Amino acid sequence: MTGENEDEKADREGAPPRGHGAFFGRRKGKTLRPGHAGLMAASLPDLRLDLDRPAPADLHALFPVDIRQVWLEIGFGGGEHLTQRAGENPDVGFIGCEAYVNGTAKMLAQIEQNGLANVRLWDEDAKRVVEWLPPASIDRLYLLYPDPWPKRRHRKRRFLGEEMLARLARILKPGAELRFATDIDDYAAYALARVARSADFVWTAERQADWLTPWEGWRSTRYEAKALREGRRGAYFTFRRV
Ligand SMILES: C[S@@+](CC[C@H](N)C(=O)[O-])C[C@H]1O[C@@H](n2cnc3c(N)ncnc32)[C@H](O)[C@@H]1O
Repeated sequence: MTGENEDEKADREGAPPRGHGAFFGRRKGKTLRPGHAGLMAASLPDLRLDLDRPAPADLHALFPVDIRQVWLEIGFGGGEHLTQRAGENPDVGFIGCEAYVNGTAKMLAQIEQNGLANVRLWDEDAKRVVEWLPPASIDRLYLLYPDPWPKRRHRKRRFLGEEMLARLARILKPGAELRFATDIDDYAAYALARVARSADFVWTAERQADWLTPWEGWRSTRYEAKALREGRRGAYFTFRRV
């Protein structure tokens, strides 16, 4: 007997480390390799949003290239999806948020390797970016496999709760899509119940295939690949800002 309860065991075996309250700020994994540490020191300051200043009224000012839209990805993990989409859409400005230091370092390497000029990053809690962004400024939002927090008593730590939906509604343009993927049925049901109660979003699905089929051009993320290996499958929800 270790005295460890179910929740503690879940945390130890895979759920993210705890921090203060609903989110835990910056997180570190293994020591960064020298190339990545160098990028954190040299590139991140140029690419990082400056939340100490008010956001520009027109977000195009954040990017050194001409862009037609701004897309936001929250919790980009290793940055596979962000890199792919930013490469495919050089005329879209991307804001990527990831609090895990090793993920941000990987993303910096991919930005450099692919010569991406249309990406800006935030390496702490994404909630601060959501608060900072001007109203109706984002054309698309990706929330791909947010931390599942499967235990009932941890549900309030889930990113996509009632309050966050209202905050996201503020920053999304009318007609903008919130694209949410999860492999956890209970998180899907939790999010759908909240979207159904929200006057700001509609779920666009008409048939089962709509949420079982990934979005066009989809390539699996690192987390999704792990979920598939473990026998779970992803579901892909598109919520439209009304
Ligand atoms: C389960 S992982 C999925 C990563 C990636 N989207 C994928 O599919 O491979 C969730 C990620 O969201 C990040 N994250 C969770 N809450 C966050 C927050 N409030 N701000 C920034 N990043 C966050 C975590 O650090 C983690 O890398």
